[in-house]
Amino acid sequence: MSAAPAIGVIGAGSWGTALAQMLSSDGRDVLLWAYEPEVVAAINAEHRNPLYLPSASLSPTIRATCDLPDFAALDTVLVVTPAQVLGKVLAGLARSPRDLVLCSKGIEAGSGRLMNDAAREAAPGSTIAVLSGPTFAHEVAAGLPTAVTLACEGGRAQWERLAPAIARPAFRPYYSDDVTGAEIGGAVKNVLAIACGVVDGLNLGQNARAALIARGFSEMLRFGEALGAETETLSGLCGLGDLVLTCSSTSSRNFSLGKALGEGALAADLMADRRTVAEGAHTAPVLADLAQRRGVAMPIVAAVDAILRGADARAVVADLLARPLRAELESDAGDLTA
Ligand SMILES: NC(=O)C1=CN([C@@H]2O[C@H](COP(=O)(O)OP(=O)(O)OC[C@H]3O[C@@H](n4cnc5c(N)ncnc54)[C@H](O)[C@@H]3O)[C@@H](O)[C@H]2O)C=CC1
Ligand SMILES: O=C(CO)COP(=O)(O)O
Repeated sequence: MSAAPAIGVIGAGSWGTALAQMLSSDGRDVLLWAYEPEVVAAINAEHRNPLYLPSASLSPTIRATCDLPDFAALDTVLVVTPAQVLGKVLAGLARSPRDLVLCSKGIEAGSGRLMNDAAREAAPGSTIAVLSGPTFAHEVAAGLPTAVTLACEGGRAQWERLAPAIARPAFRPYYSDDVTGAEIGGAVKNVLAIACGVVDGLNLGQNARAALIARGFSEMLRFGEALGAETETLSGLCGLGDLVLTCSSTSSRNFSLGKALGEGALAADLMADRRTVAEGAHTAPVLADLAQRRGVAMPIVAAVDAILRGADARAVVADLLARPLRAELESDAGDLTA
C-alpha cells in the first residue's frame, strides 16, 4: 500500500494490464476497467489476466471493475481501449476535470479523427496527454527497461503532474508537447508493420524490410507534416522508435498479421473472431483515404490497404517496385516527383 494517489486504467487488454502492473510497482492502488466480466473476476480473485496477458502475475493493489462510475474521483486516468471504441467507452466516464492519458494507437474509421479529438469530444473538460513508444506489453509487465514519449497538451504544468505519477525506475517517459505527432507515429507505424510482415511472409529478404522501414518513415513524416506534427517528434520514440520495434518482430500482432497475409492467408479469415487487436488493419483504410484526400503520397500504406481488401500480395509488391524512379529527398525532387 502507498500514500500516492490511485491511478485509473481503462482497458484491460494486454497493454492496459501491463501498464496497470507497471504503475502498481511502487505499491500504489490502480483501478483497472475491463470490458469482460470474466477478466474482472480473474484479476480480483487470482491476480491474473488469462485472456490477454497470461504470462504476468499481477499486483494485489490492482483492483478490476466493469463500472466506469468508479473512476469519477480519479485525477489521472490512462485510456487503453482499442482505438475504434475509445470515444464510445469514454462517453461513459463522469465529466470532471482530470488528466486523460491516451495510450491507444489508431485513427477512428468513419470520422478520420485522431484519438485526442475523439477523447476531447467524449470527455470534455479533461486535459489530454498521449503516451506512445516502443512498448511490447509483456516486456513492460516483466519490468524490462522501456522509454516512451509523453506528449502533454497542457504543456510543462501537466508534465509536472504526470511524470512522477507515471515514471518508474524501468519506465521512462520523455516530455513532448506534440500530441498530434505522438499519435501519428503510433497509428502509422502499425500499418507499416503489416507491410514489413508481408515482406517477411513472402521471403523477400532483410534488404526489402529495411527499405520499407526507411521509405515508410518518409510516408509517416509527409503525413505528419500535413497534419501539423513536428518532424522531431516522429524521429523519436513514438515514431521511428516504435517503427523499428514493430517492423522487426513477430511479437507484434501487426507484423504477424502481415506475415500471414504474405504467406497467402486471407485478411477476412485472419480478422474473423480474433480476440486481440491488430490496429493497423483498422487504420490502413482510413489512413489511405485521408492521405489521398490531402494529396500526401503514401504508396506503402496504399499497398497494405489493397492487400487487406484482398489484392494478391505478390502482385501488389510488384506494382510498388515498378513505380517510376524518383528522388529520395523531397528537397531534391525537382522533376523527379512521380
Ligand atoms: N499490446 C501492446 O503491446 C500495445 C498495445 N498498444 C495499443 O493499446 C490499445 C489496446 O491494445 P491491447 O491492450 O493490446 O488489446 P488486446 O488486443 O490485448 O485486447 C483487446 C482489448 O479490446 C477490448 N475490447 C474488445 N471489444 C471491446 C468493446 N466493444 N469495448 C471496449 N473494449 C473492447 C478487450 O476487452 C481487450 O481489452 C491498442 O490501440 C494498441 O495499439 C499500445 C502499445 C503496446
Ligand atoms: O504498439 C506496440 C508496440 O509498441 C504493439 O504492437 P502490436 O500492436 O503490433 O503488437
